[in-house]
Amino acid sequence: MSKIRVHLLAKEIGIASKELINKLNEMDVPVKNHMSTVDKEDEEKIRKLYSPKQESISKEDNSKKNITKNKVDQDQKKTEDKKSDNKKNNIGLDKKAKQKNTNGQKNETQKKTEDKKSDEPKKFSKEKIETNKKKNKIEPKKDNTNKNVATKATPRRDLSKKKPKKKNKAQKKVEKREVEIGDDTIVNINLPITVKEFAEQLSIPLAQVITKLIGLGVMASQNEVIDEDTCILLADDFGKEINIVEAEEEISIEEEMGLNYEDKENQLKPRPPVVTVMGHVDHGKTSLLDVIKHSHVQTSEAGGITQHIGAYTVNVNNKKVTFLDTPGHEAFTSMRLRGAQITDIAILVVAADDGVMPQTIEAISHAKSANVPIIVAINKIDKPSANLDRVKQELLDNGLMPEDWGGDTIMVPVSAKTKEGIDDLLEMVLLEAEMLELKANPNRKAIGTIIEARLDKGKGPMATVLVQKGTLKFGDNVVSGFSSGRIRAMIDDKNKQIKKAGPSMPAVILGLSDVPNAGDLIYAVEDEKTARTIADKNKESSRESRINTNNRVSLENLFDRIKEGEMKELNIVVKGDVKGSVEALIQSLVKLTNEEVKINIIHSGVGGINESDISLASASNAIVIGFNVRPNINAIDLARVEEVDVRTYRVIYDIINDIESAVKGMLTPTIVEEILGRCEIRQTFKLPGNTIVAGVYVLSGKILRKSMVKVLRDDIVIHEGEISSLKRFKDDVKELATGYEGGITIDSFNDLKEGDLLESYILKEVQKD
Ligand SMILES: Nc1nc2c(ncn2[C@@H]2O[C@H](COP(=O)(O)OP(=O)(O)OP(=O)(O)O)[C@@H](O)[C@H]2O)c(=O)[nH]1
Repeated sequence: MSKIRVHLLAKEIGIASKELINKLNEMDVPVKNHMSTVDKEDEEKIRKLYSPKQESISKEDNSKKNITKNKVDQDQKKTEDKKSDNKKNNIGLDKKAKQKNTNGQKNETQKKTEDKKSDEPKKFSKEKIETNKKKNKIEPKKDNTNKNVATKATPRRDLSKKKPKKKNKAQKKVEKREVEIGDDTIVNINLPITVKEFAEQLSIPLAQVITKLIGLGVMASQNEVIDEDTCILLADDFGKEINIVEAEEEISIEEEMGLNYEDKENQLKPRPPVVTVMGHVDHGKTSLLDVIKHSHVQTSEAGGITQHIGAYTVNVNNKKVTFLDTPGHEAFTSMRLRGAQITDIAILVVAADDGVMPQTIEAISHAKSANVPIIVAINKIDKPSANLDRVKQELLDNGLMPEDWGGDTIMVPVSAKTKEGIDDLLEMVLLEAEMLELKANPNRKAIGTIIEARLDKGKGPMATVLVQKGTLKFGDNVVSGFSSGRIRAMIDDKNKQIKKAGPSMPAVILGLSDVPNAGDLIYAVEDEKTARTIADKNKESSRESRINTNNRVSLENLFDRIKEGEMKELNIVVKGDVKGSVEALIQSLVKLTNEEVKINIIHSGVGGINESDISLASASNAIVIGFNVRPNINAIDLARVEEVDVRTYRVIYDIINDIESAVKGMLTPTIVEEILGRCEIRQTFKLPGNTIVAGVYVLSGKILRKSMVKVLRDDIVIHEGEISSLKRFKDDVKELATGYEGGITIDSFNDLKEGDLLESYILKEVQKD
C-alpha cells in the first residue's frame, strides 16, 4: 500500500507538519517526524478530519459529552501551544533554563490535560516527551562542588548556562514531594546514559530495552548512549517513573548581572536555522557551500555577492537559512571548545563514490556529542562510480539510519557540480528547522556569539557576530570578554551597511576596544560604563580562573573528583591501529563502569590521534587513549593548550589496569614517558652489514642519543627501541636540536622509511601527590 510522508500530507491539507504529527500521535499513529510515512488508511482519516464538511458534521453532532470533550481538547490545545512555545524557547540556547523554569509550574489547564492523559493509551509524541520531561526532571541541589561534573553539557559555556532561577517555596515543595513520594519507585537517571545502564538502573532485561528501542526506530547497541527523550519514552513504555538529574553549571558575570534573562513565550518569534557543513576531506563541503551561496543569494541583495565574514544567509522559498561559512567539524568544535553552541543543524557531506571515511565518523561523533541533528548530503551523485545504497549502508553501520529505510536521518542525494538535489537539501533543512521550532525574542538587547574577529589596520577590531537573541543595533554598547565599545558601523554578509541584525543573522561590527575571541558571547548593554565594568570584571575573573587549578579530567585527578562527587562518568576517546583492537579495547573499557563512575566511549576510530580527537575530548571533558598510535604534532600542541590528558599504550592490559586503578584511586603513575622531540626521516641509507641509517630533520624539541625512540608511520607506532647511534655529519653527537639534520640508527630495527617520524623520549619517575 502506498504511503505518504508527513510533511507532504501536511502541506496538502495546509497545516504545519508539527500539528499533523501531534494529531497522528493522538490517533495512536506512531509517527516520529516530518519524514515519517503515513499509510493510506490513516491518511484518509486525516484528510476526513481536516475536510471542511467533516468539521461541520462534527459541530452539529456535538452532544453534551462532546462539548465537554471539546473543552478538554481546547484546553489541551492551549496547553500544547504553551508547551510548544516552551519547547520553542527550549531549543538550543534556552533549553535547560526553560525546562527549569517550567518545572513545577503546572497551571490548572495543564493539570487537567495531564489527568486526562493518564487515562489515555500510551503513545509516543513529542508533546508527551515534553510533559514527561517536566514531570520527570528534578533539579540538583545547588552545590558548587558539582561545577565540573563531566556531563556532555558541562564544558559548554553557552547561553544555556544561566543562573538557575531561584524557585519559590511552593515550587520547592512540589519538587520535594515528588521526589519523596517516589523514593521507592522513581529512579534517578544521570545523563548521559548507555542502553545497558538504563536497563540495569530500571531493572529491565537488556534485550527488552533493545527490542523496545528498535520499536522506537532507535538502533542502539548496549553501549551506546541514549538521550533524554529516549529515556523518557522508554521509561514510560515500561511503566517506570524516572527523574532526569542534571549537573549544576558555572555562572558568568554577565549571567550574574541578569543580562541573559529568559524571554516570555509570547515574545518569541521564529528565527532562521543556523547550519554547519561537515564531512570528510574532499567530499565537497566547500563546493556545496559555494553552490548554495551563489545560487540562493538574491541578486537584488546589495550586489548579490557574499563576502566572507564567517557566516552568510540565503533565501530558500522566502525563508532565511544561515550557514556557517567555515566547513569542517574543526570549526564546529572550536566553537564548542569555547563554549558556544550555535549550530542548529549539521549537514554531513558524504561523497557517493567514496562513502563513509574517518572524518565522516568524527563528524557524526561531534554532532552527536553536541546534540545537533544531522542531515546527510550524499554528494557527487553525478559520478558514474556513485553508489547510494553502499553509502547508506555505511552510514547505518555508523549509527545513522536512512529515513527511507525506516530510520530518522534524512539523506539527500546531491551534486555540487550539477546542482542536482541542492534545492531538496535546502528544503529538508527548512523542514528540520520547522521541527526544531527555533525561536528567539527579537525585541530585547542582543546577545550573540563572535564567529570571527580580526584587527584591521585602518578600521581597528572587526568582529563577526551571530545574533542569537534580540536585535543588535548600530550605536549599541556591547561587551565581549575583555573587549567593550559602542558599535560605530555594522556590515552584513553582502558588504552592505546595516543598522540592525536580528536573531540568527550575522553582522560584522566595528567599535570594539580589543579583538574579541571567536566563540565568546557578546552582549548589548545599557551604557558604555556597564560594558566597561563587565569587561574589567571579566579580566579579573580570567586571572582568577587561571590561578585556579584546571577543570580538566585526567587519570591523576579522576579519583579525587569522583570522591568529591564532581565526576560521575569518564568520557573517553579511543584511537587504535586496527579496528579489532579498538573494538576489543572498548569492550574492556566499558566493563570498568562501576557504581561510582560510568565509562562513556564518546568516539573511537582507527588511526593516529588528531586535532579533532583532542577538540572533541576537550569539548566533552574526555581523556584520549591511544593504542599503538600517537598524537600528531598539531594534536600534541592542542592537547597542551586544552589540557587534555592523552595516554598512549602498547598493551591493552596496561590501559585497563590504569583506568581501573584511576577509578579506584590507586593509580600509581610511577613511570611516565617524557617526550623530548620529534624528527622526520628525509632519506635512508644502507651501511655495509645492511644497517639502515635514517637521515633526519628535527621538527620539534631535541633528539637525545641516550633516549628511547618510537618509530611512527602515519601516527601509528611501528617500533619502540633504543637509539644505537646519533650523528651530525660524520661526528657522533649527544643530541640534535630543532632545525638540525643528522643520521640515526636504531637498535635492532631496520624498517625505516622516508616520511616516518621518530619520537625521542625518556622514561621518568613521577611521584603521586
Ligand atoms: N563530480 C563531482 N565533483 C565534486 C562535487 N563536489 C565537489 N567535487 C569535487 O571534489 C573535490 C573536493 O571538493 P571540495 O569542495 O574542495 O571538498 P571539501 O570537502 O571542501 O574539501 P576540504 O576543504 O579539503 O575538506 C573538488 O575537486 C571538487 O570539484 C560533485 O558534486 N561532483
